[in-house]
Amino acid sequence: MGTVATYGMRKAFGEVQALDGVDLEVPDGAFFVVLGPSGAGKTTTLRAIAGLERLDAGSVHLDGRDVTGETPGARDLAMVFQNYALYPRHTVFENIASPLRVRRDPAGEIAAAVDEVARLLHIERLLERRPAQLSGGEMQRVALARALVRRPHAFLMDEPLTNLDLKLRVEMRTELSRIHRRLGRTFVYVTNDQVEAMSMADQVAVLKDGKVRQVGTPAEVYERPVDRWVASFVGSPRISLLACHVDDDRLVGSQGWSLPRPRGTTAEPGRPLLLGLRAEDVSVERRGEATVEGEVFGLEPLGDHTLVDVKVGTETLTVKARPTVAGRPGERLSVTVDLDRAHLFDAGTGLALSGAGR
Ligand SMILES: Nc1ncnc2c1ncn2[C@@H]1O[C@H](COP(=O)(O)OP(=O)(O)OP(=O)(O)O)[C@@H](O)[C@H]1O
Repeated sequence: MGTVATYGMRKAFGEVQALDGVDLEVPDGAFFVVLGPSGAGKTTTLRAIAGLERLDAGSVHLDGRDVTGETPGARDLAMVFQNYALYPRHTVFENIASPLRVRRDPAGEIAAAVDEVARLLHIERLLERRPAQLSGGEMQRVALARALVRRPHAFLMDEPLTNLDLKLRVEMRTELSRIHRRLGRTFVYVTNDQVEAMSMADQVAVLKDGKVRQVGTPAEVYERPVDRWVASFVGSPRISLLACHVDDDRLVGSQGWSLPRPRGTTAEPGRPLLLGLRAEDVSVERRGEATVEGEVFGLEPLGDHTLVDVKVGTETLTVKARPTVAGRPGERLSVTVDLDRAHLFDAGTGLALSGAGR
């Protein structure tokens, strides 16, 4: 078993409330990603779970056991950091073996364990090298191998791929997912990269200002964000938000447009709202009764598709289009909106309106 749970974790550094009541329940064997912007409290959350940070309030539980008062050593968790923290004078073999040496495992068992984890990470041929003779990606693999070799209760990973170049990062994402499936162990993984979160996680907790805003599968967080902040933070390009209100059976934009009211919208007339539209849910090709007029002012060609920024009055609507139909700057376009996939938020509180759209 490898469940990890935190209840009401609070931690302040002077004036800064780094954790402001963090509740997380990580199921056994999950690839659980804590996603948030810089300063959200991600590292502090992980350090608190590991026992490296003393909490002002709240508790940490491993398999239901309250370990809040226990030392890091007693918690049996392995942590992987973004800086690899390898011993420079030791070989790769010795680096990987070090947690087992500390435990005084028999030499034969150590050699077998290092061998197995080296094969899992495809670094068998590096075992006699020293860290200075490794590339960044290889060092990261060695750091991972050292964490994996112990078979701990759970793995805590703090942005372990940040220092890798883009190609390696993409490769290591696939690799980590594979390793996770192979080991079947609990991973708690911290990142500010939403693509990383969406591609690897079974579950994502979105953290902001020391508070969990939403927990769900990547699809849930993307398709049913609880508020405008989560909607904007998750997804690339960023969701477009247009000011509007309900008037009878129409949704009327502050910039003069008018759309049929999305099914199930319960907002009272006149209440300030934001219509949230993802780039793939609007089109310059499809035709329908739900259209918004605007003028092309920016184009970002991305190979198989182009992102078109359309000015609607003073607001911007980003549309994902085929390169051949993307239009030219200055051209007027009619953008068709898929209202079944639209989001509505209260403009004041930022909270999603229940029942609207999907
Ligand atoms: N040891 C410390 N002393 C003072 N302030 C700290 C300390 N550690 C963290 N903080 C502050 O607490 C807040 C949360 O920090 P934390 O490192 O947990 O955020 P994060 O989400 O991991 O950010 P990043 O993605 O930049 O690493 C930040 O405002 C940070 O400056």
